[in-house]
Amino acid sequence: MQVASVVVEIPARALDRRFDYRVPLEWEGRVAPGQRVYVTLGRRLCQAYVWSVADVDGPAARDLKPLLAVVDDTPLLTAELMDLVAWLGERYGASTQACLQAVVPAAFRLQPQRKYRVRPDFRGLPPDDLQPLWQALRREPLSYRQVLARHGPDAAIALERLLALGCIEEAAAGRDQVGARQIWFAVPTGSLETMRAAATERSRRAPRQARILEALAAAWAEAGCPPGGVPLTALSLRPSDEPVRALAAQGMVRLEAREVSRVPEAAAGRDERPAALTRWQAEAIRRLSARVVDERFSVHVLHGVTGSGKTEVYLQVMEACLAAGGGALVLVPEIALTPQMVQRFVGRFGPQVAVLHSGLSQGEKRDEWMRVRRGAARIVVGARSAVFAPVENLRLIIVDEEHEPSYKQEESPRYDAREVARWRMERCGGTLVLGSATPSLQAMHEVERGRADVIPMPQRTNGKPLPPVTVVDMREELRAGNRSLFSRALRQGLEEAVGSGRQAILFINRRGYAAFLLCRSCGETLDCPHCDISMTLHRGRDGAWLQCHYCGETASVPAVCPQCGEPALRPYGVGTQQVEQALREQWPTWRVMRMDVDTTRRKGAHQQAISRFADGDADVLVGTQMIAKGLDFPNVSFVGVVSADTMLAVPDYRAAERTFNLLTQVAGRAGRAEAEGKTVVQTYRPEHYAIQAAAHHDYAAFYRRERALREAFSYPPFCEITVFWAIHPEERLARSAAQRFERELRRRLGEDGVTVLPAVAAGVGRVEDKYRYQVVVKYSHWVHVREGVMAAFRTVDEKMHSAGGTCVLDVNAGRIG
Ligand SMILES: Nc1ncnc2c1ncn2[C@@H]1O[C@H](COP(=O)(O)OP(=O)(O)OP(=O)(O)O)[C@@H](O)[C@H]1O
Ligand SMILES: [Zn+2]
Repeated sequence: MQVASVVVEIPARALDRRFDYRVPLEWEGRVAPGQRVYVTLGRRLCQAYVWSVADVDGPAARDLKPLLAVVDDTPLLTAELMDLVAWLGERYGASTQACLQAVVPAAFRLQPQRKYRVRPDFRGLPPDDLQPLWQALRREPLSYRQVLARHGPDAAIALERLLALGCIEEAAAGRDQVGARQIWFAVPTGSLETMRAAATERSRRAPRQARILEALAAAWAEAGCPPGGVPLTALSLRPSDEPVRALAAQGMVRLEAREVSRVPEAAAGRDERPAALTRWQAEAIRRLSARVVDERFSVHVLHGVTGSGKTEVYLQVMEACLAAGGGALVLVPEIALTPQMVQRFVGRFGPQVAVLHSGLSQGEKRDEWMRVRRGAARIVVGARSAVFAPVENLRLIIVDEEHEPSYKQEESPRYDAREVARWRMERCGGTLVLGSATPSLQAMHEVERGRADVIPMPQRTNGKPLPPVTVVDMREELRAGNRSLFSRALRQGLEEAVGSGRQAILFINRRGYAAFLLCRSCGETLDCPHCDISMTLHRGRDGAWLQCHYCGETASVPAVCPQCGEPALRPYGVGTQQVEQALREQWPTWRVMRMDVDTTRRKGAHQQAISRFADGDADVLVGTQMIAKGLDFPNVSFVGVVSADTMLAVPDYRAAERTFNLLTQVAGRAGRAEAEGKTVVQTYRPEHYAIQAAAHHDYAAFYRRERALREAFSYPPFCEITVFWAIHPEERLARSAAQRFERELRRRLGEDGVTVLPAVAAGVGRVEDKYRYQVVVKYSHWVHVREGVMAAFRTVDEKMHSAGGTCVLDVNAGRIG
């Protein structure tokens, strides 16, 4: 008799273990690790993952409850991903369920209440064995629970298959689309060849279908075979047209309605191969391609200055990887911010690329994931969570802009995608490429320790030098009587650029109008009533308001100081809105565009803004770090940093590194094509080494200086830091939990190589009316302290939990405070 040991999907501490179920006789041999199954736990129906299957005899096995249904034909999780789940749990101190939720998209989770209905646009019939369930769903939408109860355990598989065939959909799916402008897409289910063969085969029997298939194939090929298919309107077709319906029913194409703004980048894939590589590119490609082929684990830091053509290196190494039969994964900090890059990947590799991004609907996510799992897509491009994609025969992972903090997940499991990538490559015998113009201290330290090598690309593809950077001391400007936001040098730079028909970028790392309001009479700042932080001033068409950037609370702007009653409240700390306003006032004829979280909330807004600016729709682009990353605007000749000091002021040991990275990135947006570039950085701390090093494009100088400081004060990469937070509405409870954790930790961990800092209030001590206390632990290797830390955590966590609070453990923390 077979027994399956499973992990249930429900995220509860008490359920973080294996449960055994009997495999019904008729399913023996069909149940395998990695498959999803349904079981009852107590009286609750839940989805679970088979972790192992064993032959067991005797009464014990017979008394077990049986599996109710097997959901997947092929296991959803590969053996590699199952090991990864286990490793994630150990590395980040998270439950198996939390790790599973990180690895598998939410679209695959069982929501027993969710109802399914027949897709209104689906005509024709599903395969015979699925028809009973299909007919039932035509009568009324049913939930998983109802389907299982009425149609028996095998119906779960039938439901999955109907979903995969596009015959049914979530009943709620259509509701939020009402009123949205939709475009119908035909998504081919096979290759170009199969479509053409099918067209030939139909030319007698069904000539109209044949013609439409041919036209679809031609349009699809012309667009570079994007995985998103082609819009029907482009062929003057409607989803209700008889031949179109027939083709969908036969499974040749899938019909999908998408909101206009959601047309994936894929639909617009564009790619140009450069006429000749630079010698640095050629060398990088040669070295990396050789490693991809040899199937041994290796790590490489691709240190290429801004505009050195790293993307082309990625593309050609990926080609080598595909040619050797491998699959590849490319991580970018944020898909929405890198549309140009994504377009090039899709343009070059067509439907072999799956783009995983947050703009996909649940159904689309599921489809893309399955395309990867089945091996139909061998390349995956995505942000942080794409690092878990089930790429077949994974041989290459590229992490672009490796220094970006967004690779660290800030909720459980608090994984670092760079570490996960490393684990996967080590496990698969693959090549890890960390690309950056400003490699992180961590990455360079690995090089120093002989665990990675550096591949340099010190020159731009256009053969021009990096743009000269002028550092302006704003104290001098004040002394010279210039009280405006713009120094004379910055003003001149802007006027030269726009005057000669070029474009300019102004960078300011703060959204809103001003950082805070300060009373010039009594020194009071206006703080959020729920958080220990001042509220940001925003200005819009309907006037001004205050907003908390931690909890979102808004308030109106008082006319007088609530503390002293004087009308002396003044805005301090420049934000993007203020810069935009100043530009419009001083140069009324210029076309100014602003890009920050506030202007790009709508889906697709990022991409639209980027392409509008690229098309020359604006003279000046004002923005936050959102505009700093990897964008390639050939006509930009001037970049101004309105204030470099906001980034330096952040109370974090990486503030200097962040500043250096951002300044280098922003300066790197200028002069990328024919135009000469120029950059002006405004600051009150012109002598700071991060600013000086960025101004001289001197990575080595920055690294030497920063490395020495980190070593002297014992910060990463010279140790690892883990942070514990106790969070509770009552300050006393938060504080005592943190103190208890500190004590437990000291008791369990020796003095050797471990430093436990005293429990203190976090940097922002109260957020959303909850107090936060923290304990910082420094050590050299997590494996040495893990048991002690986890044991200490469990003792406080349970108590805190029952007292209505939360404890958080951030292993290898991305931030302190
Ligand atoms: N060999 C080449 N010859 C000419 N142009 C090239 C070559 N390789 C790449 N380019 C072009 O150079 C520009 C910069 O390349 P890319 O965007 O890859 O730079 P990057 O190294 O990623 O820079 P950043 O770090 O600033 O994002 C692009 O417009 C690209 O098309
Ligand atoms: Zn708040």
